[in-house]
Amino acid sequence: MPITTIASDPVLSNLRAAAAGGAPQALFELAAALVVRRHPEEAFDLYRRAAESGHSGAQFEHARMLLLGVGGDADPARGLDRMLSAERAGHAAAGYQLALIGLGGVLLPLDAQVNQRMLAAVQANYPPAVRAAALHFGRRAGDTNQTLCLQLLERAAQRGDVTAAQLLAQRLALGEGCQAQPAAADELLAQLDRHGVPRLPMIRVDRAQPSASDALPPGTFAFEDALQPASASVLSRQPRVARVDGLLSADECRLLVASARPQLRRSNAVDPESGLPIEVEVRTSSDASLDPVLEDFALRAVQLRMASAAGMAMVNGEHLTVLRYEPGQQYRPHRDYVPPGAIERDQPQAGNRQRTICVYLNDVEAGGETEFPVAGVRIAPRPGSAVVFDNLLADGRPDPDSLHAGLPVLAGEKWLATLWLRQRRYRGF
Ligand SMILES: O=C(O)CCC(=O)C(=O)O
Ligand SMILES: [Fe+2]
Repeated sequence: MPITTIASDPVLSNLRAAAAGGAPQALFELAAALVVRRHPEEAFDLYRRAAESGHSGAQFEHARMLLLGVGGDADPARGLDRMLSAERAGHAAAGYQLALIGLGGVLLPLDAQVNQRMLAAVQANYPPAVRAAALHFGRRAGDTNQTLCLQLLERAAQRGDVTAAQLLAQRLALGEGCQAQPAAADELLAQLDRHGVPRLPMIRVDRAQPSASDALPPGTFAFEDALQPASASVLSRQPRVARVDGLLSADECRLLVASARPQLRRSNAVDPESGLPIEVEVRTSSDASLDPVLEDFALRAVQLRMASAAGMAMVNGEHLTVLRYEPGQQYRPHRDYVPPGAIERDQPQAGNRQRTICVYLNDVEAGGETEFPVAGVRIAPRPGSAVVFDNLLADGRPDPDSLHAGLPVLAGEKWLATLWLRQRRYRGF
């Protein structure tokens, strides 16, 4: 078979010829073809040119590249301006992206516009917005909100959203927000099996904390409810360890497992000598760090809730990591603060890892507790519940007493989501 390179690719040659005249639509199509072929640097400039000629699709794509630093240097302020232009030009997904930016509260305030933009994106049937809305109503009390959740999951699933289909199947199987419908659940699971999507572990959360938005009329968006204070029990004052029960809903736990599973890798660390990844015995689990490029509104809303429960801003958070331990796997005693050299390499202005919040995502059959030997605290995993602890002393120095471990899982599997929160802002937005 002849080898097609970027130089000889006939589709690209035709698109290049068409774009030579500088027409915005032709520039846009060439850029899109280059992104698919993993040449974002060349695409970046083409999108920029088309965007400057008023092409809303190019404005949207160039804005995303500027926000995330793909194909060129990150420039969040310019990315925001460009996304606002795309929204004014009527691009369907721009409002959704602006709502997602608003959750960080840095480039845009977390205000009523977040909810207005999400409402518009749901009305336009944009699947990631529909899924986020389903999770939002699924947390809230009342039959109307619960029915809305199921309807929205179904709507997203019908539009090809595999994650929504996984969530819907488990709700139907367990009869959450509806009568149990085992036959419908099995049919959906069989369809997912045919597409190679594995089943989620069964996740039940008995008591999610009541939401400040429960009092609102059903179906009203109030994403800022993630900022409401979560009630916590302090387990140790020095080192500081607290437990937060019912932080995430069952849908939110399922979302994290479903989003992370395709990206799981054996947990690695970086060899300080060679800079290459090495397998380490300190952590024998598998993990997935959620790349901001793949992050969506629902995942950010969950992280907003986690950061807020830890008393910190979401933008201080590193990328959320989801861990899976199988029987025998563990995270040996360690501390989460990082040595000075590692801070230098990764956002030194953000400082060290001040605090950690871990949420347990499923029921572990046996084992898998989180242990703090100095504090004399041992926490059994319960889905939706979290442990929050400080890694630094009040003056910012590392606290060796923050030593902790994920004890070996004895039976079943353990899924956990960890957000390491730095002293200062880590993320651009
Ligand atoms: O698995 C656990 O219980 C602890 C996880 C942990 O220490 C971490 O993610 O930093
Ligand atoms: Fe840890």
